[in-house]
Amino acid sequence: MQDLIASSIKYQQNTLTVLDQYLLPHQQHWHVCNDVETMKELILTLKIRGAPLIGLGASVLVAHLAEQGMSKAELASAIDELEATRPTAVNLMHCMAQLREALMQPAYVEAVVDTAEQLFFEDIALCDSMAQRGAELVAKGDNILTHCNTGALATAGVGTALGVIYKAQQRHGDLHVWVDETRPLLQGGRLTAFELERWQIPYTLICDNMAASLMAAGKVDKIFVGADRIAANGDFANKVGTYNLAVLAHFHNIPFYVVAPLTTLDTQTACGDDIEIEQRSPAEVRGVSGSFGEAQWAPTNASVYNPAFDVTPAKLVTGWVLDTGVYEYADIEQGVLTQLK
Ligand SMILES: CSC[C@@H](O)[C@@H](O)C(=O)COP(=O)(O)O
Repeated sequence: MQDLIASSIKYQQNTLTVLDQYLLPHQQHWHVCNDVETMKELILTLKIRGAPLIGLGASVLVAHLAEQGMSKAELASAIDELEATRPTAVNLMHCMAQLREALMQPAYVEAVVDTAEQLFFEDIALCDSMAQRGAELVAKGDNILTHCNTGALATAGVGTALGVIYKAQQRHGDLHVWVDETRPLLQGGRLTAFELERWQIPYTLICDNMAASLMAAGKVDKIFVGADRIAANGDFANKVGTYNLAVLAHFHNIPFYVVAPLTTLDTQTACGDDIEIEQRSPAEVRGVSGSFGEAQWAPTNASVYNPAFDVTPAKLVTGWVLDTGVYEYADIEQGVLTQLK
């Protein structure tokens, strides 16, 4: 397999390494990942995360194992096991489905390697198209609010929603970003702040519960978020807290955009109610941990509700920024998403 280099995964000299996103920004630690168990652990603990990236990381590993001589049957079960790690982000299922098809080819090693490489390079191109299209929606001087982390760390390319912000800053400059810290795992506070700082884009970090008063004060012009799965009717799942923003944006009449590649579109799923939402460990809500240490403030047995994602209904979305174009609710009602896939 050829060398594949992204912000948070690298395949070089036959070795896959993954940047630990749980330890960022204070520690930059790369894990070597040569086997399925390691990749499963990296995905489950969100050391590798972001809908596009988990699919790509898992694909590159499967291609590496194919080249190392793993049997067809073992590769098939590796694909099944990796696919089962996180249930909400459909990009992982999309990638694993492509690898299963490749595995049916007579020259399956080459086919699996080609597929992983194609998925990787396709993601870079998809990010570029979304960023170009989304940047056209941004005006000079805009204050943009975003949630979770949707940047280069979460994809092979420049990112989805954060890619739009990056491209808009390159085009017009003069932007400011409100970054939701994104409890419980703090992808905004840890990762989006890190990426914006690296890109020298002015930002201000807020706790998630501060967004409403900012909107009421007229300090948010637009909202851009990513998606883990978009259903056929335009409802979409994204990091928990996204739905709150959509409701608030609707009330305050603020444009609310979702940015995602076609690989995040799941037209087999009719609507948001049918999207499986991953439930995670109570420990994530009882406290916090990372490179800074560990703290638990809630009682050890505190009862916890911890869905990793929530669903935003299509009617709250101003525009779907996909790599193929920007679509409005009227387009979605006419079934444009099902025609795209
Ligand atoms: C380009 S990333 C799009 C989504 O995957 C992102 O918004 C998100 O919700 C990530 O969740 P995570 O649990 O950190 O993997």
